[in-house]
Amino acid sequence: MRASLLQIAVEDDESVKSRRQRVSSLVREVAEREGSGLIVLPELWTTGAFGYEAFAAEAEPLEGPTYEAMAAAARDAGVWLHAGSIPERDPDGPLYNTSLVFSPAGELAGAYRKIHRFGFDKGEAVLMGAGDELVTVRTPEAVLGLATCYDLRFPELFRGLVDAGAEVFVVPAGWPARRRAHWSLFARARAVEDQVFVLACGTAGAHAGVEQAGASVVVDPWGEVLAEAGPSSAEVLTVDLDLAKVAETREQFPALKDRRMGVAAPRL
Ligand SMILES: O=C(O)CCC(=O)C(=O)O
Repeated sequence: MRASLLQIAVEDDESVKSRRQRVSSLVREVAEREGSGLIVLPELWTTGAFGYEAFAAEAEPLEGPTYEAMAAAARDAGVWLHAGSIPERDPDGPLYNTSLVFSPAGELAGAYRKIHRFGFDKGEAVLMGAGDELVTVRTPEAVLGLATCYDLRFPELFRGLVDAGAEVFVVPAGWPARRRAHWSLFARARAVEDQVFVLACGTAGAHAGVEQAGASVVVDPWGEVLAEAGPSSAEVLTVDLDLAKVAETREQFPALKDRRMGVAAPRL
């Protein structure tokens, strides 16, 4: 499977509408130029992950303008498209940070509402609701496990995805530059401990006063970094994933089989 990660620059001086058009064209261009089978976009690239003030104004119903634009781009390009996430307005509830995955026919193959909201007592943590369902997407080549940005800090979520059959974790993000070292470490750690490919796609540039980490990365099930983007500019990373490596790694080093579930807690 050939995967392309689009590390999009998100800056305050570009409107959501124009970024949506730009990214839609880029998906088509990259698919044609690179021959990608899967394209991945970052978290909340319409508003920026820290564009808190824009969340409510730019929130969309699930099948809103970004959904329409991305479904058309996936169909025109004939690719699996993980379209990053949007601020979703649930007609009966709060906003959610929702990732969308489209098939090459332009049909919705999965929608994942971010489970761990970032910001402690502000930002996303108070402006958005929390998802409560793990989501996997079965493509003809691999089972994708979906997670978003801050979720990377919660390994139990990824174990749940492995138990659900995931072979490739796809993690869109808007990770800040200040904690770039954590981002790179978590991407490798999740790949090694769960023996999967990790496709972690962040944003570049700066928005709402927060410089972004960039450093999108593709890691294999042995923890080898197959490709890594630079820290500051827009970039496209294209990598051929040898998906047989998941089963091979799990067979050669079967640590997942040594899990001990239900070990008793210490007596206090
Ligand atoms: O965990 C972090 O350091 C960053 C998380 C984040 O920026 C997010 O989830 O939007």
